Amino acid sequence: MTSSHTPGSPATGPDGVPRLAPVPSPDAGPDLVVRTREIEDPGELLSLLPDARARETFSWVRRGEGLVGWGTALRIETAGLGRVREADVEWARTVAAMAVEDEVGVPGTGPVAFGSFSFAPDSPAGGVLVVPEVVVGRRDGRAWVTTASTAAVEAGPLPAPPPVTGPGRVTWADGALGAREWADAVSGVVRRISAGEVSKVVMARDVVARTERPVDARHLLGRLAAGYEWCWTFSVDGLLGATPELLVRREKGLAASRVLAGTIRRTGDDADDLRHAAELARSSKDLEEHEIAVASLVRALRPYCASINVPEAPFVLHLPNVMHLATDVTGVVDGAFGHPSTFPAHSPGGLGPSSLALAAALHPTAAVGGTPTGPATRILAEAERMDRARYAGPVGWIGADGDGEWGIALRSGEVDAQDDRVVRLFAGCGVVAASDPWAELAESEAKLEPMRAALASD
Ligand SMILES: C=C(O[C@H]1C=CC=C(C(=O)O)[C@@H]1O)C(=O)O
Repeated sequence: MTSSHTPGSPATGPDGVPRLAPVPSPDAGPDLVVRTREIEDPGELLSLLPDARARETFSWVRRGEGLVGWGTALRIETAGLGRVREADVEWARTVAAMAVEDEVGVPGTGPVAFGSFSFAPDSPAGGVLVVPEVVVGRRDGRAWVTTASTAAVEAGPLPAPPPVTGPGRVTWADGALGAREWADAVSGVVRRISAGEVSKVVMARDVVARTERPVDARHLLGRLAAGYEWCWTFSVDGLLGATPELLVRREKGLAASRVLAGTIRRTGDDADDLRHAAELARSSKDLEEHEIAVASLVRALRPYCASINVPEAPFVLHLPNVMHLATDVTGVVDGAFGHPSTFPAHSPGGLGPSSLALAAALHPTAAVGGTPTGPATRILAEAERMDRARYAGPVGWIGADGDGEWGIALRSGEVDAQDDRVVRLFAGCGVVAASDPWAELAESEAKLEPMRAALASD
Protein backbone atom coordinates (compact mmCIF):
# COMPACT_ATOMS: atom_id res chain seq x y z
CA MET A 1 0.00 0.00 0.00
CA THR A 2 1.54 3.31 -1.00
CA SER A 3 0.30 6.78 -1.57
CA SER A 4 1.61 10.02 -2.88
CA HIS A 5 0.17 13.46 -2.50
CA THR A 6 1.04 16.69 -4.29
CA PRO A 7 1.29 19.34 -2.98
CA GLY A 8 1.71 18.53 0.70
CA SER A 9 3.61 16.23 2.97
CA PRO A 10 4.31 12.47 2.75
CA ALA A 11 1.17 10.49 3.48
CA THR A 12 2.49 7.07 4.46
CA GLY A 13 5.27 5.66 6.55
CA PRO A 14 7.59 2.82 5.49
CA ASP A 15 5.03 0.27 6.69
CA GLY A 16 2.45 1.75 4.33
CA VAL A 17 0.22 2.85 7.18
CA PRO A 18 -1.34 6.25 6.52
CA ARG A 19 0.14 9.00 8.66
CA LEU A 20 -2.37 11.58 9.72
CA ALA A 21 -0.04 14.54 9.56
CA PRO A 22 -0.82 17.45 11.84
CA VAL A 23 -2.78 20.25 10.27
CA PRO A 24 -0.33 23.02 9.32
CA SER A 25 -0.33 26.04 11.60
CA PRO A 26 -1.99 29.17 10.16
CA ASP A 27 1.51 30.69 9.71
CA ALA A 28 2.41 27.95 7.25
CA GLY A 29 -0.56 29.00 5.09
CA PRO A 30 -3.16 26.62 3.69
CA ASP A 31 -2.20 23.96 1.12
CA LEU A 32 -5.02 25.09 -1.16
CA VAL A 33 -7.37 28.04 -1.32
CA VAL A 34 -10.84 26.95 -2.45
CA ARG A 35 -13.61 29.40 -3.37
CA THR A 36 -17.16 28.71 -4.47
CA ARG A 37 -19.43 31.42 -5.80
CA GLU A 38 -22.89 31.28 -7.33
CA ILE A 39 -23.21 31.95 -11.09
CA GLU A 40 -25.99 32.39 -13.63
CA ASP A 41 -27.11 29.19 -15.32
CA PRO A 42 -24.04 28.35 -17.45
CA GLY A 43 -25.96 26.08 -19.87
CA GLU A 44 -25.09 22.47 -20.61
CA LEU A 45 -22.36 21.47 -18.11
CA LEU A 46 -20.44 19.18 -20.44
CA SER A 47 -20.21 21.84 -23.13
CA LEU A 48 -18.21 24.03 -20.71
CA LEU A 49 -15.24 21.65 -20.66
CA PRO A 50 -12.33 23.50 -22.23
CA ASP A 51 -9.85 20.68 -22.26
CA ALA A 52 -10.08 17.84 -24.72
CA ARG A 53 -7.53 15.62 -22.99
CA ALA A 54 -9.29 12.91 -21.03
CA ARG A 55 -6.83 13.01 -18.14
CA GLU A 56 -7.50 16.68 -17.41
CA THR A 57 -11.28 16.44 -17.91
CA PHE A 58 -13.59 15.57 -15.01
CA SER A 59 -17.28 14.88 -15.03
CA TRP A 60 -20.06 13.40 -12.95
CA VAL A 61 -23.27 14.42 -14.69
CA ARG A 62 -26.77 12.97 -14.83
CA ARG A 63 -29.79 14.56 -16.50
CA GLY A 64 -28.02 17.92 -16.79
CA GLU A 65 -27.09 18.15 -13.10
CA GLY A 66 -23.81 17.35 -11.38
CA LEU A 67 -20.24 18.49 -11.68
CA VAL A 68 -17.64 19.08 -14.38
CA GLY A 69 -14.06 20.13 -13.79
CA TRP A 70 -10.74 20.71 -15.46
CA GLY A 71 -7.08 21.16 -14.60
CA THR A 72 -5.33 19.62 -11.60
CA ALA A 73 -4.90 21.64 -8.41
CA LEU A 74 -4.08 18.63 -6.26
CA ARG A 75 -3.62 14.92 -6.85
CA ILE A 76 -3.56 12.06 -4.34
CA GLU A 77 -2.42 8.65 -5.56
CA THR A 78 -2.80 5.39 -3.70
CA ALA A 79 -2.16 1.71 -4.40
CA GLY A 80 -2.74 -1.73 -2.97
CA LEU A 81 -5.38 -3.29 -0.76
CA GLY A 82 -6.03 -0.09 1.20
CA ARG A 83 -6.16 2.19 -1.87
CA VAL A 84 -9.71 3.47 -1.25
CA ARG A 85 -9.51 3.81 2.54
CA GLU A 86 -6.10 5.42 2.33
CA ALA A 87 -7.39 7.99 -0.18
CA ASP A 88 -10.22 8.74 2.25
CA VAL A 89 -7.82 9.33 5.14
CA GLU A 90 -5.61 11.47 2.95
CA TRP A 91 -8.62 13.47 1.73
CA ALA A 92 -9.70 14.21 5.31
CA ARG A 93 -6.18 15.37 6.13
CA THR A 94 -5.94 17.48 2.98
CA VAL A 95 -9.30 19.16 3.48
CA ALA A 96 -8.35 20.13 7.00
CA ALA A 97 -5.41 22.11 5.57
CA MET A 98 -7.47 24.07 3.02
CA ALA A 99 -8.76 27.62 3.24
CA VAL A 100 -12.38 27.45 2.09
CA GLU A 101 -14.89 30.15 1.15
CA ASP A 102 -18.18 28.63 0.05
CA GLU A 103 -21.06 31.03 -0.56
CA VAL A 104 -23.45 28.33 -1.87
CA GLY A 105 -23.19 25.48 0.63
CA VAL A 106 -24.96 22.61 -1.14
CA PRO A 107 -23.61 19.11 -1.95
CA GLY A 108 -20.87 19.54 -4.55
CA THR A 109 -19.75 23.02 -3.51
CA GLY A 110 -16.55 23.83 -1.63
CA PRO A 111 -13.62 21.45 -2.08
CA VAL A 112 -14.46 18.52 -4.35
CA ALA A 113 -12.21 15.65 -5.42
CA PHE A 114 -13.02 13.37 -8.33
CA GLY A 115 -11.74 9.84 -7.88
CA SER A 116 -11.35 6.46 -9.47
CA PHE A 117 -9.92 3.22 -8.12
CA SER A 118 -8.78 -0.04 -9.63
CA PHE A 119 -11.02 -3.08 -9.40
CA ALA A 120 -8.26 -5.34 -8.07
CA PRO A 121 -5.98 -4.49 -5.14
CA ASP A 122 -2.87 -5.62 -7.01
CA SER A 123 -3.59 -3.63 -10.19
CA PRO A 124 -0.91 -1.10 -11.16
CA ALA A 125 -3.81 1.28 -11.92
CA GLY A 126 -4.17 1.94 -8.15
CA GLY A 127 -6.35 4.85 -7.15
CA VAL A 128 -6.49 8.58 -7.60
CA LEU A 129 -8.28 11.61 -6.17
CA VAL A 130 -7.97 14.87 -8.08
CA VAL A 131 -9.08 18.34 -7.03
CA PRO A 132 -9.58 20.19 -10.34
CA GLU A 133 -8.52 23.81 -10.69
CA VAL A 134 -12.06 24.69 -11.73
CA VAL A 135 -15.33 22.88 -10.98
CA VAL A 136 -18.70 24.00 -12.30
CA GLY A 137 -21.82 22.47 -10.79
CA ARG A 138 -25.56 22.58 -11.05
CA ARG A 139 -28.22 21.28 -8.71
CA ASP A 140 -31.89 22.12 -8.21
CA GLY A 141 -31.74 25.24 -10.36
CA ARG A 142 -28.60 26.69 -8.74
CA ALA A 143 -25.21 26.83 -10.43
CA TRP A 144 -21.77 27.58 -9.08
CA VAL A 145 -18.09 27.71 -9.91
CA THR A 146 -15.35 26.57 -7.55
CA THR A 147 -11.69 27.42 -8.00
CA ALA A 148 -8.84 25.68 -6.21
CA SER A 149 -5.27 26.92 -6.26
CA THR A 150 -2.25 27.50 -4.08
CA ALA A 151 -2.99 31.23 -4.12
CA ALA A 152 -6.31 33.05 -3.82
CA VAL A 153 -7.64 33.55 -7.35
CA GLU A 154 -10.84 35.15 -8.47
CA ALA A 155 -12.81 33.03 -10.93
CA GLY A 156 -12.93 34.96 -14.18
CA PRO A 157 -15.54 34.41 -16.85
CA LEU A 158 -15.75 30.78 -18.01
CA PRO A 159 -13.52 30.33 -21.07
CA ALA A 160 -15.10 29.71 -24.48
CA PRO A 161 -14.28 26.05 -25.15
CA PRO A 162 -12.57 25.09 -28.40
CA PRO A 163 -14.68 23.11 -30.90
CA VAL A 164 -15.20 19.41 -30.16
CA THR A 165 -13.51 17.02 -32.57
CA GLY A 166 -14.65 13.52 -33.47
CA PRO A 167 -12.30 10.54 -33.36
CA GLY A 168 -12.39 9.88 -37.12
CA ARG A 169 -12.13 6.32 -38.40
CA VAL A 170 -12.05 3.68 -35.63
CA THR A 171 -10.55 0.20 -35.91
CA TRP A 172 -11.27 -2.53 -33.38
CA ALA A 173 -9.13 -5.33 -32.00
CA ASP A 174 -9.62 -8.09 -29.46
CA GLY A 175 -8.36 -7.40 -25.97
CA ALA A 176 -6.96 -10.17 -23.78
CA LEU A 177 -9.25 -12.83 -25.27
CA GLY A 178 -11.06 -13.22 -28.59
CA ALA A 179 -14.81 -13.88 -28.59
CA ARG A 180 -14.51 -17.68 -28.80
CA GLU A 181 -11.75 -17.86 -26.19
CA TRP A 182 -13.84 -15.73 -23.84
CA ALA A 183 -16.94 -17.92 -24.35
CA ASP A 184 -14.74 -20.98 -23.60
CA ALA A 185 -13.49 -19.26 -20.44
CA VAL A 186 -17.11 -18.64 -19.41
CA SER A 187 -17.89 -22.37 -19.98
CA GLY A 188 -15.02 -23.24 -17.65
CA VAL A 189 -16.40 -20.90 -15.01
CA VAL A 190 -19.92 -22.37 -15.37
CA ARG A 191 -18.40 -25.81 -14.68
CA ARG A 192 -16.70 -24.52 -11.53
CA ILE A 193 -19.98 -22.95 -10.36
CA SER A 194 -21.88 -26.18 -11.10
CA ALA A 195 -19.25 -28.08 -9.11
CA GLY A 196 -20.17 -25.89 -6.13
CA GLU A 197 -16.99 -23.81 -5.86
CA VAL A 198 -18.93 -20.49 -5.86
CA SER A 199 -22.48 -19.27 -6.69
CA LYS A 200 -21.70 -16.45 -9.12
CA VAL A 201 -18.71 -15.02 -10.98
CA VAL A 202 -18.79 -11.80 -13.03
CA MET A 203 -16.75 -12.39 -16.15
CA ALA A 204 -15.52 -9.36 -18.08
CA ARG A 205 -13.77 -8.89 -21.42
CA ASP A 206 -12.03 -5.99 -23.12
CA VAL A 207 -11.83 -4.74 -26.69
CA VAL A 208 -9.43 -2.13 -27.98
CA ALA A 209 -10.37 0.83 -30.19
CA ARG A 210 -7.77 2.72 -32.21
CA THR A 211 -8.96 6.09 -33.44
CA GLU A 212 -7.72 8.18 -36.33
CA ARG A 213 -7.51 11.38 -34.23
CA PRO A 214 -6.67 11.80 -30.52
CA VAL A 215 -9.75 11.16 -28.41
CA ASP A 216 -11.56 14.35 -27.42
CA ALA A 217 -13.15 13.44 -24.09
CA ARG A 218 -15.92 15.97 -24.67
CA HIS A 219 -17.01 14.16 -27.83
CA LEU A 220 -17.51 10.90 -25.92
CA LEU A 221 -19.05 12.47 -22.84
CA GLY A 222 -21.55 14.52 -24.86
CA ARG A 223 -22.76 11.45 -26.73
CA LEU A 224 -22.93 9.27 -23.65
CA ALA A 225 -24.91 11.88 -21.72
CA ALA A 226 -27.31 12.45 -24.61
CA GLY A 227 -27.92 8.73 -25.18
CA TYR A 228 -27.93 7.53 -21.57
CA GLU A 229 -29.52 10.33 -19.58
CA TRP A 230 -30.42 8.06 -16.63
CA CYS A 231 -26.80 7.03 -16.21
CA TRP A 232 -24.00 8.94 -14.52
CA THR A 233 -21.65 10.21 -17.22
CA PHE A 234 -18.20 10.21 -15.69
CA SER A 235 -14.66 11.17 -16.60
CA VAL A 236 -11.79 10.80 -14.17
CA ASP A 237 -8.12 10.57 -15.05
CA GLY A 238 -8.66 9.01 -18.48
CA LEU A 239 -11.52 6.69 -17.51
CA LEU A 240 -14.80 7.63 -19.23
CA GLY A 241 -18.22 6.09 -19.33
CA ALA A 242 -21.91 6.24 -18.48
CA THR A 243 -22.73 3.94 -15.60
CA PRO A 244 -26.23 2.94 -14.55
CA GLU A 245 -25.02 1.56 -11.20
CA LEU A 246 -24.59 3.66 -8.05
CA LEU A 247 -22.24 1.99 -5.59
CA VAL A 248 -23.10 4.47 -2.85
CA ARG A 249 -24.21 8.04 -2.33
CA ARG A 250 -23.90 9.59 1.13
CA GLU A 251 -25.79 12.79 1.65
CA LYS A 252 -26.73 14.33 4.99
CA GLY A 253 -26.54 11.07 6.88
CA LEU A 254 -28.38 8.94 4.32
CA ALA A 255 -26.75 6.24 2.19
CA ALA A 256 -28.25 5.07 -1.09
CA SER A 257 -27.15 2.39 -3.49
CA ARG A 258 -28.61 1.14 -6.80
CA VAL A 259 -27.94 -2.56 -7.25
CA LEU A 260 -28.16 -3.96 -10.77
CA ALA A 261 -27.90 -7.60 -11.78
CA GLY A 262 -29.92 -9.54 -14.32
CA THR A 263 -29.90 -8.19 -17.86
CA ILE A 264 -31.75 -8.53 -21.13
CA ARG A 265 -30.91 -6.86 -24.48
CA ARG A 266 -33.26 -4.31 -26.02
CA THR A 267 -34.63 -5.28 -29.44
CA GLY A 268 -35.56 -1.80 -30.64
CA ASP A 269 -39.23 -2.81 -30.82
CA ASP A 270 -41.21 -1.31 -27.90
CA ALA A 271 -43.85 -4.08 -27.73
CA ASP A 272 -41.18 -6.80 -27.78
CA ASP A 273 -39.13 -4.96 -25.17
CA LEU A 274 -42.11 -4.71 -22.82
CA ARG A 275 -42.69 -8.46 -23.17
CA HIS A 276 -38.99 -9.08 -22.48
CA ALA A 277 -39.09 -6.77 -19.46
CA ALA A 278 -41.93 -8.88 -18.02
CA GLU A 279 -39.92 -12.05 -18.76
CA LEU A 280 -36.86 -10.57 -17.05
CA ALA A 281 -38.89 -9.77 -13.94
CA ARG A 282 -39.97 -13.47 -13.82
CA SER A 283 -36.73 -15.14 -14.95
CA SER A 284 -35.52 -17.40 -12.14
CA LYS A 285 -31.92 -17.25 -13.43
CA ASP A 286 -31.91 -13.43 -13.38
CA LEU A 287 -33.84 -13.15 -10.12
CA GLU A 288 -31.37 -15.49 -8.44
CA GLU A 289 -28.43 -13.47 -9.79
CA HIS A 290 -30.12 -10.29 -8.57
CA GLU A 291 -30.95 -11.60 -5.10
CA ILE A 292 -27.33 -12.64 -4.62
CA ALA A 293 -26.20 -9.10 -5.52
CA VAL A 294 -28.71 -7.35 -3.21
CA ALA A 295 -27.97 -9.69 -0.29
CA SER A 296 -24.23 -9.11 -0.54
CA LEU A 297 -24.65 -5.32 -0.77
CA VAL A 298 -26.91 -5.28 2.29
CA ARG A 299 -24.47 -7.49 4.22
CA ALA A 300 -21.63 -5.07 3.47
CA LEU A 301 -23.65 -1.91 4.21
CA ARG A 302 -25.37 -3.08 7.40
CA PRO A 303 -22.45 -2.51 9.82
CA TYR A 304 -22.39 1.18 8.81
CA CYS A 305 -26.12 1.86 9.08
CA ALA A 306 -28.54 2.27 11.96
CA SER A 307 -31.35 1.05 9.66
CA ILE A 308 -31.63 -0.21 6.09
CA ASN A 309 -34.56 -0.29 3.68
CA VAL A 310 -34.64 -2.97 0.98
CA PRO A 311 -37.63 -3.11 -1.38
CA GLU A 312 -39.23 -6.55 -1.61
CA ALA A 313 -38.88 -6.93 -5.37
CA PRO A 314 -36.65 -5.36 -8.02
CA PHE A 315 -37.91 -3.01 -10.74
CA VAL A 316 -36.88 -3.13 -14.39
CA LEU A 317 -34.52 -0.30 -15.39
CA HIS A 318 -34.92 0.49 -19.11
CA LEU A 319 -31.78 1.77 -20.83
CA PRO A 320 -31.43 2.28 -24.59
CA ASN A 321 -29.23 -0.83 -25.02
CA VAL A 322 -30.31 -3.19 -22.21
CA MET A 323 -32.81 -3.63 -19.39
CA HIS A 324 -31.69 -4.54 -15.88
CA LEU A 325 -33.28 -5.81 -12.72
CA ALA A 326 -32.65 -2.98 -10.25
CA THR A 327 -33.07 -2.44 -6.50
CA ASP A 328 -32.56 0.87 -4.70
CA VAL A 329 -31.27 0.18 -1.18
CA THR A 330 -31.24 3.05 1.33
CA GLY A 331 -29.89 3.32 4.86
CA VAL A 332 -29.44 5.76 7.70
CA VAL A 333 -25.70 6.04 8.26
CA ASP A 334 -24.71 5.25 11.82
CA GLY A 335 -23.36 8.51 13.22
CA ALA A 336 -21.58 6.78 16.08
CA PHE A 337 -17.81 7.00 16.03
CA GLY A 338 -15.77 3.85 16.20
CA HIS A 339 -16.01 2.27 12.77
CA PRO A 340 -12.57 1.54 11.41
CA SER A 341 -13.41 3.75 8.44
CA THR A 342 -14.66 6.74 10.40
CA PHE A 343 -12.34 9.71 10.41
CA PRO A 344 -12.86 12.70 12.63
CA ALA A 345 -12.43 15.24 9.85
CA HIS A 346 -15.43 13.68 8.14
CA SER A 347 -17.56 13.44 11.18
CA PRO A 348 -17.66 16.76 12.98
CA GLY A 349 -21.38 16.32 13.47
CA GLY A 350 -21.17 12.60 14.07
CA LEU A 351 -22.04 11.74 10.45
CA GLY A 352 -20.20 8.43 10.52
CA PRO A 353 -18.13 6.99 7.66
CA SER A 354 -17.59 9.14 4.57
CA SER A 355 -18.97 8.24 1.15
CA LEU A 356 -15.51 6.98 0.20
CA ALA A 357 -15.22 4.89 3.36
CA LEU A 358 -18.59 3.34 2.45
CA ALA A 359 -17.40 2.73 -1.11
CA ALA A 360 -14.33 0.99 0.31
CA ALA A 361 -16.55 -1.24 2.42
CA LEU A 362 -18.89 -2.13 -0.45
CA HIS A 363 -16.37 -2.75 -3.24
CA PRO A 364 -16.37 -5.19 -4.97
CA THR A 365 -20.09 -5.92 -5.02
CA ALA A 366 -21.48 -9.18 -6.36
CA ALA A 367 -22.57 -7.23 -9.48
CA VAL A 368 -18.94 -6.90 -10.54
CA GLY A 369 -17.10 -9.62 -8.59
CA GLY A 370 -19.42 -12.49 -7.73
CA THR A 371 -20.25 -14.48 -4.62
CA PRO A 372 -18.62 -15.32 -2.31
CA THR A 373 -16.37 -12.35 -3.03
CA GLY A 374 -12.91 -13.82 -2.30
CA PRO A 375 -13.10 -17.05 -4.31
CA ALA A 376 -15.20 -15.42 -7.07
CA THR A 377 -12.66 -12.64 -7.67
CA ARG A 378 -9.82 -15.18 -7.69
CA ILE A 379 -11.68 -17.24 -10.32
CA LEU A 380 -12.43 -14.22 -12.52
CA ALA A 381 -8.81 -13.05 -12.38
CA GLU A 382 -7.66 -16.49 -13.58
CA ALA A 383 -10.34 -16.86 -16.25
CA GLU A 384 -10.34 -13.33 -17.74
CA ARG A 385 -6.56 -13.22 -18.08
CA MET A 386 -6.44 -9.42 -18.00
CA ASP A 387 -6.03 -6.53 -15.58
CA ARG A 388 -9.39 -4.79 -15.28
CA ALA A 389 -7.52 -1.61 -14.26
CA ARG A 390 -10.18 0.89 -13.10
CA TYR A 391 -13.09 -0.77 -14.92
CA ALA A 392 -15.69 -1.92 -12.34
CA GLY A 393 -13.96 0.01 -9.55
CA PRO A 394 -15.45 2.93 -7.62
CA VAL A 395 -15.64 6.19 -9.59
CA GLY A 396 -17.17 9.47 -8.45
CA TRP A 397 -16.55 12.44 -6.18
CA ILE A 398 -16.25 13.39 -2.53
CA GLY A 399 -16.78 16.73 -0.80
CA ALA A 400 -15.15 18.29 2.25
CA ASP A 401 -17.68 16.81 4.71
CA GLY A 402 -17.30 13.28 3.30
CA ASP A 403 -20.62 13.33 1.43
CA GLY A 404 -20.35 12.32 -2.20
CA GLU A 405 -21.39 9.89 -4.89
CA TRP A 406 -19.56 6.80 -6.06
CA GLY A 407 -20.66 4.77 -9.05
CA ILE A 408 -19.30 1.50 -10.33
CA ALA A 409 -17.20 2.22 -13.43
CA LEU A 410 -19.23 0.20 -15.95
CA ARG A 411 -20.03 0.87 -19.64
CA SER A 412 -16.67 2.55 -19.75
CA GLY A 413 -13.34 2.81 -21.50
CA GLU A 414 -9.87 3.89 -20.50
CA VAL A 415 -7.88 6.20 -22.74
CA ASP A 416 -4.31 4.94 -22.92
CA ALA A 417 -1.99 7.11 -20.82
CA GLN A 418 0.73 7.01 -23.50
CA ASP A 419 -1.38 7.14 -26.64
CA ASP A 420 -4.65 9.08 -26.70
CA ARG A 421 -5.73 7.32 -29.91
CA VAL A 422 -6.14 4.04 -28.01
CA VAL A 423 -9.14 3.28 -25.80
CA ARG A 424 -9.72 0.02 -23.96
CA LEU A 425 -13.43 -0.79 -23.54
CA PHE A 426 -14.77 -3.26 -20.97
CA ALA A 427 -17.97 -5.17 -20.30
CA GLY A 428 -18.87 -8.01 -17.97
CA CYS A 429 -21.69 -10.41 -17.21
CA GLY A 430 -22.84 -12.18 -14.09
CA VAL A 431 -22.30 -15.90 -14.66
CA VAL A 432 -24.33 -18.43 -12.66
CA ALA A 433 -24.85 -22.20 -13.05
CA ALA A 434 -27.63 -21.67 -15.62
CA SER A 435 -25.58 -19.29 -17.84
CA ASP A 436 -25.12 -19.93 -21.56
CA PRO A 437 -21.65 -18.68 -22.64
CA TRP A 438 -22.80 -17.45 -26.06
CA ALA A 439 -25.75 -15.59 -24.53
CA GLU A 440 -23.28 -13.97 -22.11
CA LEU A 441 -21.09 -12.96 -25.05
CA ALA A 442 -24.12 -11.32 -26.72
CA GLU A 443 -24.92 -9.57 -23.43
CA SER A 444 -21.36 -8.27 -23.17
CA GLU A 445 -21.69 -6.86 -26.71
CA ALA A 446 -24.86 -5.03 -25.68
CA LYS A 447 -23.02 -3.57 -22.70
CA LEU A 448 -20.17 -2.39 -24.93
CA GLU A 449 -22.66 -0.58 -27.16
CA PRO A 450 -22.74 2.84 -25.41
CA MET A 451 -18.97 3.33 -25.70
CA ARG A 452 -18.74 1.72 -29.14
CA ALA A 453 -21.46 4.01 -30.48
CA ALA A 454 -19.97 7.11 -28.87
CA LEU A 455 -16.62 6.32 -30.49
CA ALA A 456 -18.07 5.38 -33.85
CA SER A 457 -20.02 8.61 -34.40
CA ASP A 458 -17.92 11.40 -35.83
C1 LIG B 1 -20.44 -6.01 -15.10
C2 LIG B 1 -21.29 -5.29 -15.80
O1 LIG B 1 -22.63 -5.21 -15.48
C3 LIG B 1 -23.09 -5.60 -14.22
C4 LIG B 1 -24.15 -4.66 -13.88
C5 LIG B 1 -25.45 -4.88 -14.23
C6 LIG B 1 -25.86 -6.12 -14.71
C7 LIG B 1 -24.98 -7.15 -14.76
C8 LIG B 1 -25.42 -8.47 -15.27
O2 LIG B 1 -26.63 -8.67 -15.49
O3 LIG B 1 -24.59 -9.33 -15.51
C9 LIG B 1 -23.59 -7.04 -14.29
O4 LIG B 1 -23.54 -7.64 -13.03
C10 LIG B 1 -20.87 -4.48 -16.95
O5 LIG B 1 -21.68 -3.73 -17.50
O6 LIG B 1 -19.69 -4.54 -17.33
